[in-house]
Amino acid sequence: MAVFVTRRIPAEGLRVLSQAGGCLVQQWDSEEPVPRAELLAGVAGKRGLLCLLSDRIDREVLEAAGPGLKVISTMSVGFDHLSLDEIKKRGIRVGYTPDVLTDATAELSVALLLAACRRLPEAAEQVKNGGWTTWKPLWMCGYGLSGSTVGIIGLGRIGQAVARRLKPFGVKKFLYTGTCPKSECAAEFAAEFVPLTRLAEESDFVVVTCALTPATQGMCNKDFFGRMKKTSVFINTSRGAVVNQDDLYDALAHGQIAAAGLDVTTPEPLPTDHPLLSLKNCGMVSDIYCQLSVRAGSDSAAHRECHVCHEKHHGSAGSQQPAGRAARGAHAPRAAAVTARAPLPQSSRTWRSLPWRSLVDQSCASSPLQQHASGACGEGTVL
Ligand SMILES: O=C(O)[C@H](O)CO
Repeated sequence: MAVFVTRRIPAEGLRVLSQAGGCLVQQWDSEEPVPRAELLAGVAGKRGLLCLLSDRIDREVLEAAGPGLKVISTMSVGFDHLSLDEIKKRGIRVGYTPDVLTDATAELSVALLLAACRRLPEAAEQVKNGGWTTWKPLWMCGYGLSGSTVGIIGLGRIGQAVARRLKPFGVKKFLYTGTCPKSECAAEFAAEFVPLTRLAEESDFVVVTCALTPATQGMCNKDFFGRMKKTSVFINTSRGAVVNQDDLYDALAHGQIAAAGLDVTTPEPLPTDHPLLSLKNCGMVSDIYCQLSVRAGSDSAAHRECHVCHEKHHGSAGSQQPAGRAARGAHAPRAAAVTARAPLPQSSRTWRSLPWRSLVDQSCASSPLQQHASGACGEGTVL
């Protein structure tokens, strides 16, 4: 039984696959996304596909795979890159990895929000360029959370985790919007379900944590930003396509809103000369799979969470890592637990064949990746 893996995944993940029997795994063993032609060739005749959010799995891919494809497992929380209609039509089971990034995304959302409202990147720049000359009462004033109204677009797992973290800052009111009210979750924050327009008008902080769907695509547009207060801060950690970027640029450049913080854009990454990157009031960081939290010598949830990117954070014993990663030396105790393998140069792309038991079971009731990925996830999740 044959499986195609579309990217270099953590060594521990491959070990899970290799310890299982009965299947052959073919892998695009690179840090870079698999080129479309290689994806189409790689998936041909396969029973299973393990992909990432950068792989568009549409009719063309499914046709290239042929009728033998029975399961798709995506190592991602979002699944907007999967053409679910086409997949369902063919009776293919899908697994994904919800919850592995909930805490990390919530922390990053709060970090972006605080950085934007307290203008941290600008202030840091002023320290470096000599702009900070003396203490000035009206200089670098920001926008506080205390007594504020926070509007959350999409009060799902991540939206709730954001609200939970923001509440102790003295937020006065939470608003939320989405497909339907979620009274039970909302009760924890006394959050009020409101239409999008009201959320835009009344919120001092808007945090977008919804899924990308046809209904949410381009939802934060000229009309939306036009309704926001001039002192409001906009945070998006969901998907870039939820926002009309030209409209966001105009709103930021013309002072329609105060600031924005993003870890998602269209495309990702933005070209370095993109107008949004020229704005002082727009903070941007890279997307989050590379930013999972780790903690040395602990078996905490945060630690389990980083199993997804074990090799990245802990490093293979003896591997030559870039300084940035090596500098996270606090993870050394765990390094010994990771199977050493010769580091491959970035540019190296080789095919691997490994046995994989997990897909033998044709019911494929859970995603092998997900079972591996997070104890916190519990049961594999199948769409
Ligand atoms: O969908 C996901 O897994 C996340 O957006 C990755 O950052």
